[in-house]
Amino acid sequence: MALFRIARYEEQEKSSSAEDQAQVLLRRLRVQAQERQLKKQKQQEAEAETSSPGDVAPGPPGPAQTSLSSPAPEEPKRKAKKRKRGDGSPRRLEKSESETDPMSSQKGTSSPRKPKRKKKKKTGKSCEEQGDKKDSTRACEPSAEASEPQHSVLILGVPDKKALPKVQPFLPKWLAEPSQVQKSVKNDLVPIQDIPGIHPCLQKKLKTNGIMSYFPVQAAVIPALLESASHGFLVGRGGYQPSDICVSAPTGSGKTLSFVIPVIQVLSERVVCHIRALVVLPTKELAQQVSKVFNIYADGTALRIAQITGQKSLAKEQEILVQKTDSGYCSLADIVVATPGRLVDHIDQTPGFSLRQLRFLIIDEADRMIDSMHQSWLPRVVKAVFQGDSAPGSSPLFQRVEPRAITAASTSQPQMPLQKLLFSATLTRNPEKLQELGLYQPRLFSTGPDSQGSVAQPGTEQDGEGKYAFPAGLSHFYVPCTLNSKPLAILHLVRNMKFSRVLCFTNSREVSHRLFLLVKAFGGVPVAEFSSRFGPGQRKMILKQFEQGKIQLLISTDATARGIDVKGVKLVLNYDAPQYIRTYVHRVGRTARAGNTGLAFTLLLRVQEQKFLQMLREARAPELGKHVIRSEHLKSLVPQYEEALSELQKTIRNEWKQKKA
Ligand SMILES: Nc1ncnc2c1ncn2[C@@H]1O[C@H](COP(=O)(O)OP(=O)(O)OP(=O)(O)O)[C@@H](O)[C@H]1O
Repeated sequence: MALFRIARYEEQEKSSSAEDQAQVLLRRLRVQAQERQLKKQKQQEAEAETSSPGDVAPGPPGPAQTSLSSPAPEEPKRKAKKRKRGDGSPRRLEKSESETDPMSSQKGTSSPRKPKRKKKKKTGKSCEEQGDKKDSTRACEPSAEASEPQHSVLILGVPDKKALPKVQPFLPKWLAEPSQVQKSVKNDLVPIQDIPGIHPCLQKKLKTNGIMSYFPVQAAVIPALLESASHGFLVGRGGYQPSDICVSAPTGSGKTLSFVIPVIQVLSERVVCHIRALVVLPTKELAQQVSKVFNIYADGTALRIAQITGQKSLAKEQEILVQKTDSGYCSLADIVVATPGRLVDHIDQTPGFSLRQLRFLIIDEADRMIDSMHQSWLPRVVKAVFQGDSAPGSSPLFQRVEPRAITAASTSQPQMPLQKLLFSATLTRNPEKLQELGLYQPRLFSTGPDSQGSVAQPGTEQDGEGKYAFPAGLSHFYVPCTLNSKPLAILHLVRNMKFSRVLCFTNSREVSHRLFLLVKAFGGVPVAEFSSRFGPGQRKMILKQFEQGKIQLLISTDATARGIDVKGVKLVLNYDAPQYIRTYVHRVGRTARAGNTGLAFTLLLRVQEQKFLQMLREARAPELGKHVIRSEHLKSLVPQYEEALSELQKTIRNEWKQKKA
């Protein structure tokens, strides 16, 4: 057995990767203890030497002494060892080793009187033969260390393979401790008359539209908004400025009415028409839907609603926004519902379009709108709101300054606050992203499954925040499929379940188009497609027909995944699995709305299964069932399907020719 081992770099690398962390730690401790013992021993030796110069030098250092980090003391030690071996009396070291070994037991300790070589041999044998663990730990230790001395060696640059603990970003209090909103839109209803401050006419209108009681999110948000506007359009006493409000509640939980009702209530007291509420949404269809709701509840008041989405020409939209009079421009709209691009067009190009009296800025589908911040529509809006007094349309009565520290001077003049209201079923909890909105002392209302701690990992799509609440009435399943059987599975589900309105999502407009052509060629199912292939007018018509039940199966891209509220959609099919949890939440959220039940099926290829199921587990989605379609159920469809396939080929060829021509 070699007493001196040279730790080779490769050996160290191998062993360190194979060794358990605990063992490495243990060895380090042992080495430290040995070093301490050795020091002590040296001292004793020195003392002994001074008393009797003919005595032996201390024995060789333990294997740990071959450390790369402490090469200097190596040489004198070696000399000492040589001397010791020469006279064959390393007893003192033997003893010290057994004493310093933290794993050693008193049982079976070799007699210090026996010569070292003999004793080592003996102990080695006995541990092999007897297999006694305790003894072998102690007695075999030196040889084990001699063969593996590397663990005391510090290798620089070797990557640590330990999985790093997940860093949990620190959340601001308003995000970590939101105002909890009840979840059940069936059980946690609040009678309309129980929320004060809503005009009787508005209450009556709610009832005529089938709203007999408020959903939980409405019961929480409406009073908060009314309270924040209790000083009318101005800031409160002492410069009190209302908090911005963020709402995170499941799809179909009634978020739209939770801002429509208080905004109409507050604005109905206005005297002069100015743009006082601006709703920004990501798509034209959503803007249409929301302005329809505003129109319903503003009916009978003096309030006027304008929609600016690019559906009409800029000039036509300008006509409904501003009017030129002898004394200058005056606004024709109190509430503007807009898409971001068109809004910026009007800020830039419409004379007299003023946001200087804007009181509410409502950002619906807020997480999606944050994604579109690169269009920098928000800074443009804020700039338009807080323009200097010299700007046209400015009123000497009010001073508009961005929120800042309150001073006696700042409160001396009446001010109008701008309150931002954010709504989404998948509101981000990523403080970095939310920061882009410049919120003022925000307050969060949330129904999230675990509002605490579902925190964003910046830079990831799921943001780690991806724990969203799903509608209670939703049952969702995945369907294992092969690539070839996917269209057949869709046909089987649609025909079998016989629902009058089915929404089917794909990941691209090309796939939507082909699937549409295939189902159409197959026959028997009234089908349409919805994507950016069509203009806004056509899309509006398709949605209307779907609402009316004239279309049974609407094959769509994610253009209809968010916010679209079509009553009676009982089934959602994901022909293509969505890539992100947010997309999944919104897609399946087209069903099971307003406390109703709904079904969702996602077709998954075998290669997609694991990742998709993992994504849902991480989102803490309700349990996803497995729905297997047996091949005999599809067999009967095959002959007709093959005919449809050849028809599809012809159609696509013709389309190509037409395109080329
Ligand atoms: N209090 C209520 N009682 C009955 N039905 C309601 C009530 N509030 C809203 N609804 C209905 O619930 C449906 C969903 O409402 P809404 O579109 O506002 O949901 P949402 O939370 O905005 O959903 P999404 O996140 O998908 O946009 C609508 O058809 C609406 O008319």
